[in-house]
Amino acid sequence: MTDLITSAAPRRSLPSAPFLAAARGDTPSRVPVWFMRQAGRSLPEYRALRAGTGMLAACFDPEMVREITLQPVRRHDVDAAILFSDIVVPLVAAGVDLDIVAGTGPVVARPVRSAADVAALPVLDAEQVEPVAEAVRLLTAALGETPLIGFAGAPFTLASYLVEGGPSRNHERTKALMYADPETWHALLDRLADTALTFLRAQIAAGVDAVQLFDSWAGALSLKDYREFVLPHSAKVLGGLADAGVPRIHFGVGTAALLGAMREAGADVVGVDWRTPLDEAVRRLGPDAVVQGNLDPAVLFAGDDVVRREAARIVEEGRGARGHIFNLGHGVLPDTDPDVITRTVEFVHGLTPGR
Ligand SMILES: Cc1c2[nH]c(c1CCC(=O)O)Cc1[nH]c(c(CCC(=O)O)c1C)Cc1[nH]c(c(CCC(=O)O)c1C)Cc1[nH]c(c(C)c1CCC(=O)O)C2
Repeated sequence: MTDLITSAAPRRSLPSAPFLAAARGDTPSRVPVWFMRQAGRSLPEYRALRAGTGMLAACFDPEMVREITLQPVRRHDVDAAILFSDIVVPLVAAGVDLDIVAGTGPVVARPVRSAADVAALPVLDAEQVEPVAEAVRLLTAALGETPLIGFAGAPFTLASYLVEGGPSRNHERTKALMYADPETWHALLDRLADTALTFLRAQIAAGVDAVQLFDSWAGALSLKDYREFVLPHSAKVLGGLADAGVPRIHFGVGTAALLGAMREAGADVVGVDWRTPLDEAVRRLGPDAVVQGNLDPAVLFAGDDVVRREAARIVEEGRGARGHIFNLGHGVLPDTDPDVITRTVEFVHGLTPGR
């Protein structure tokens, strides 16, 4: 592995960035707002730039990553950039045969289903994601005062793609492996935790200002199973970054029952989907929690009056938290009108931040 200490870029000091203030639990100068999947198909400039380039090829092209990451920042005045990449990028970099199929998502050539498959699964070396680190360095030089969020997929969500071989509604093969062969399961998640940790450490060494661990599909699990089969591995990732000096956000969909456990895994900020009102999330997490969310992405199709009413409600419901970062409850849907996103940012910025 390369020595990440010697290749580390100096971290930018962004004392007045509202996103970082809220993440720390300080009062921000305005309600910080960014959107999961803010870069991507909702933007015509993204579609134009990506024409003729595969999704994964784009993720390993530092100049393209830089440009796509900056597009929503220029257009919407959001309070953070999120690195343009994908949760499967570290798997591809490590040598897993996998593609991202437009309209479907990640598709794995040879699904991982046995102890031998797990033993053969490569673990990421930081040098293999050097193009991503280069993109981070280009971005921190270009972003001015806007923080850059790095990210990785959490072990469970990565395992679901690897075991199922692609996107899945019920995660039945994944759960079958988990229940029937816990030893192989834990070996798989341990490897994926190492890969996620190496990927995030490489991004942090290159200069990202915060990280988000996406456990998008963890909501498919009961609290008991989450604690037994998933939490220790996500805790290895988040706990491994405890001294990194950047806020750690932990997000999943349908996680009402898991919010406390996801925080326990080592999150400074807990991402909440639209099904759980933020005041209810704070009751579950405690008043010292910092929360992120949670406008239903479909509300952006309902007209400005509805968007404003819902956004104002969410900011009110977030006031009981130690900090609140405004976001959607999941990613921007591809058919979203980008002008609605821009107007939503402006509206949220006009509201009064909480404590
Ligand atoms: C589960 C997951 C994936 N990827 C990701 C997750 C976790 C977040 C979540 O829950 O949504 C993470 C991700 N993927 C992408 C980002 C970009 C950064 C951002 O703006 O948020 C992030 C944070 C780009 C992308 N990742 C992908 C696209 C679309 C591909 C394209 O533009 O051609 C983008 C912009 C592909 C992808 N990759 C994945 C899916 C489900 C898809 C969509 C498939 C499709 O509908 O075509 C796996």
